[in-house]
Amino acid sequence: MSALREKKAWRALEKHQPDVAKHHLRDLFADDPGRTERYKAEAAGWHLDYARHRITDETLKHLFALARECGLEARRDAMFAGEKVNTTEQRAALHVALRAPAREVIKVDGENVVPEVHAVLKRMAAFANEIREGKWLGFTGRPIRNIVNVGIGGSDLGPVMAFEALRHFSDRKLQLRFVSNVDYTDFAEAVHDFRPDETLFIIASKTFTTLETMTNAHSARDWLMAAAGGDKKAVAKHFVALSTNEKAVEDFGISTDHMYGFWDWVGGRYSMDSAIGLSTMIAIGPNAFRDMLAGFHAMDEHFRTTPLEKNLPVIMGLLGVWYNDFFGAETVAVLPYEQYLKRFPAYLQQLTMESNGKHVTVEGATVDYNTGPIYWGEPGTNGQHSFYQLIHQGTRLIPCDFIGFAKSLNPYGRHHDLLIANVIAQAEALAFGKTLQQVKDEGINDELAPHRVFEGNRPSTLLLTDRLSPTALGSLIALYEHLVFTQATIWNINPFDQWGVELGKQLALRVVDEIESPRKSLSHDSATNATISWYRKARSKSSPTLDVAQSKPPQSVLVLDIGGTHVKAMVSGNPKELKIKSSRTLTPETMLKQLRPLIRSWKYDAVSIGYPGPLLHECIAQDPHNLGKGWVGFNFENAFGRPVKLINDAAMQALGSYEGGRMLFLGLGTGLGTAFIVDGIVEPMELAHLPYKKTTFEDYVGERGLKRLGKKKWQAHVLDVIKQMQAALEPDYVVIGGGNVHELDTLPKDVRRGDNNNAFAGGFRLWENKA
Ligand SMILES: O=P(O)(O)OC[C@H]1O[C@](O)(CO)[C@@H](O)[C@@H]1O
Repeated sequence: MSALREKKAWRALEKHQPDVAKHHLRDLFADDPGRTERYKAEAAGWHLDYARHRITDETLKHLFALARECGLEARRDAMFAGEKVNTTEQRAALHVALRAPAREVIKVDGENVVPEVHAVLKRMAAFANEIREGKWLGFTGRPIRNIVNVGIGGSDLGPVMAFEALRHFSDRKLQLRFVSNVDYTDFAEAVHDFRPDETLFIIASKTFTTLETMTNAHSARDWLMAAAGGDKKAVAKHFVALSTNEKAVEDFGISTDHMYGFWDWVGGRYSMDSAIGLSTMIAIGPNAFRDMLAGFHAMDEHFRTTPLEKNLPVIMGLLGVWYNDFFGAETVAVLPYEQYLKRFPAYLQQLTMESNGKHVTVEGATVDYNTGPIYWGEPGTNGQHSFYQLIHQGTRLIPCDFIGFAKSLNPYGRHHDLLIANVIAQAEALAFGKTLQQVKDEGINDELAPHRVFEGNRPSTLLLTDRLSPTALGSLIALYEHLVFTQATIWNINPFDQWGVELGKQLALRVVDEIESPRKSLSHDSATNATISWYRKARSKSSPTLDVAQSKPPQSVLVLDIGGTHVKAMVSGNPKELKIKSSRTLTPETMLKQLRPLIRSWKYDAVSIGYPGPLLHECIAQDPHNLGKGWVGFNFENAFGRPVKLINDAAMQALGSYEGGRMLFLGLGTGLGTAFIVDGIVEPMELAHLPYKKTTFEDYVGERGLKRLGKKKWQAHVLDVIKQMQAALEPDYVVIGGGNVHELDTLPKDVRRGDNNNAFAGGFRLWENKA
């Protein structure tokens, strides 16, 4: 049995629990009306009402005893003193230093960190003011008006939550958006209506190595470079970094003049009041940011100095332990009755669950009790019309934290009274419910009555304050930070590491490598192998869903005709053809690298690609004979960010040349392309490598054959090949295309020359509804 379960107070709580569990909150209130007065506390302007909990004085006595037995006060003091309480990473956890007044001294490894904190805040304030005053200019000289914070986890959730929470105090001339997901959609939607020359990217990453953030940061830089004509100097005007990793920031191309640092003793989820809060400071201004820090500090001081019995984070933390470990409650619902706090539950999920989702003690022993519960929630009153039913009448015990404000930031009519009436009513209904007798007394018939019964006895906390302000937000966050710490101390776990997110990250890197190198053999379990195989295949196919969504043909199509000598490109509505050279080493990446700058100004919403090799189910089945490697499995849709149809190059030219009936198409180019169309159905064929004479058809009639045999003999072989194919396939007519069609002096009956531009016509046709 673990040391925790052996503790005197833990055992006393176990023994005491049935005595409490058998009582309904109705009885507890009836027997002890004075509990309302006793079960409340105040801190930093917040009023905590915890009377509606399934507790008695005795419960509280044991809970506070447990906190003392677990050494809460000593561990708290160790944290505030800068000791390395994050034992698995050998670091201090000193987020409290981020909001310490300048006069305070907090040492890490013997050095006072408070002056550094204030120096960074000062630099941040100067920068924030430049942006807010329109003095920070983009690469065309226009002022910055759009701010995009690129980060994830603690480098995103805190900033987003704070921006939403304090939007009322923000400068409305500025647009703030947040990009976190590695899904490119997040980035694309964030910037879709922004001018690059008015947009500042804040790359927020403690480590500056996080895959999602760095991928988004590179895409942001590409987006800017495309608009700035590749002028690298623009980066300095449009990128700043928030990080602890100077080298990685410089390697990315951001000078340390534009970097705002913090320290390894600030955990990601405890960092929103560090440099990571730069977006918040730009939005609300340095003064309001300082108010927020003051709010944090007020709660820190309360936690540090107030006796446990009156200490808000301690009381709330212990109540959480009570339900989690003695009532088997698995979740906590956080229900802010304030629209501006809509992202607060999401923020709290990382703070609580990344901190206390641990299965071993500080010493590494597996725990035999439950640790961190699941946090979730939505702003009221919206949640009332979705999941509250389960809280009221379901079979699970879900303690609720209600957060409310006496005043609205947008007062109008009865709105706010109605909002607050709902919080109060919910807490009442949860605690006291409605008995069968009460239901019947209301005249409800026996059949319906059980459905209308509310058991009640559901605990809830009310956290109330005057109004949502930067200060109130700061102290609310600090309250939950210290609640998490209190619980971690009871459970004897380390709330400051997050090894649990590592394995998935490592495996993802391995899987992405396997996805992008489709010839690599797979050595995972059979389920993982099967999913990777499915994705490898599916990713390079054009999407039927996209096609269906495009029930209207796209307005404009880019066609690429990839050949052994050239890659040609054309966009519909513009007869200009563009060419780049291809070679035996051309890969999709090198092709796109050359093409991108040339077609940057072209507008198109779909792409057709004529590919010089075999396809299977519209996927590239084999690398081309005459080009480089890496074509199989290459995701062209991702590369273009648009739907892509792949077709064999000969088939594409054939489609452009088709005039009905049975048509055989032969493309005489570097190789020999072949396709057959019957009644509009295109059947690409790989006849080129079938045996002919001493080698293959292609060896005689392709470019190599022309060079080796000379024009005369080559012509004779071409005519022979046409004859053989006519005999075998019985087409109504044959179209000869490809670059070398001009080397043919005469053509037999039912054979005509195709026009090379028909490749483009075929590519455009692919997107017509009937194609
Ligand atoms: O700020 P970084 O280093 O990019 O990390 C982002 C997030 O990733 C994690 O390390 C793991 O999810 C979080 O703790 C952190 O907030």
